[in-house]
Amino acid sequence: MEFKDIIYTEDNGVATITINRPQVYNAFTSNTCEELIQAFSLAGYNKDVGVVVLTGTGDKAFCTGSDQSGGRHKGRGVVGLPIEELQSIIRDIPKPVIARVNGYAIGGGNVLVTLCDLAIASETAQLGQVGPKVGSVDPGFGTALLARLAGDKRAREIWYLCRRYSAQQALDWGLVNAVVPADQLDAEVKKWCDEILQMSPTAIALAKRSFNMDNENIRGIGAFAMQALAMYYDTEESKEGGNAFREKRKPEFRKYVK
Ligand SMILES: CC(C)(COP(=O)(O)OP(=O)(O)OC[C@H]1O[C@@H](n2cnc3c(N)ncnc32)[C@H](O)[C@@H]1OP(=O)(O)O)[C@@H](O)C(=O)NCCC(=O)NCCSC(=O)c1cc(O)c2ccccc2c1O
Repeated sequence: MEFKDIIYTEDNGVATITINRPQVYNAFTSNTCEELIQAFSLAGYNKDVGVVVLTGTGDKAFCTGSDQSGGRHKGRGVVGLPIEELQSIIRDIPKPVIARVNGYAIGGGNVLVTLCDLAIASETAQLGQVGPKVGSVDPGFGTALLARLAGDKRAREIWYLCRRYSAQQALDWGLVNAVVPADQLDAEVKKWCDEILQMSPTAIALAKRSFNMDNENIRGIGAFAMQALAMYYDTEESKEGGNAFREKRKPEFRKYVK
């Protein structure tokens, strides 16, 4: 299958999906989401694959969320990005997905890390949310599942203050499973993959689904909230966030609050 925004490889039971848009720090467009959905579907239902690794090209960024360079997205989905489908397929495929966090995991990129079964970060990685800084929010798995990982107060801090957190802090807060020097990231990811590949695939699939069932209601929260988000995106307050990012200035949200 031909991809434009991602690279897909399979090697000895490991499927690696790499977001390949380094010029925008691996931010995703609607097309990137479509390709990611196809890649997860390929990997997730291929019996030769036991683990899926999600990462970004280069050493700067894992993924910095939705691409802010072109204004509003115009693809499928309630908000012009098939983001709900992408988030769902990461959860739904019966294989563990490991986030190989090679740099910035910001905004929707951090939500992807939250959704992956496991996350292994380079010491150089930085994680955080930026939604309220750019007139957006990912109010489903991005908020509620994050609270399950980090705890409610910390998740609120992450969203309300939009700070950036070091890989070590992310480890301390339960956002990632391990942190290693950048030059050991691939070896560490391979080690985890090799260990998982020794296990019974069906037992792993059952374990994954049982973890998911416990917080499946969050999918519904996200679906409902997307409808509200679509309306929020039409406001001047939300548009101010994207405009400020593109104009490299501080947003002035308060001018537009109704
Ligand atoms: C990631 C940064 C903190 C890095 O800062 P730094 O100072 O190191 O580097 P630069 O800022 O100079 O960035 C280098 C270069 O990359 C471009 N870039 C970075 N991120 C993006 C991006 N997301 N989109 C487009 N371009 C990006 C940047 O412009 C520079 O290019 P030059 O040509 O100027 O060199 C910092 O870059 C940063 O904070 N980036 C923005 C992060 C951001 O706003 N992300 C989007 C948040 S919203 C979101 O992700 C989102 C997710 C969802 O799941 C949604 C679901 C449903 C609806 C909406 C969603 C949504 O909006």
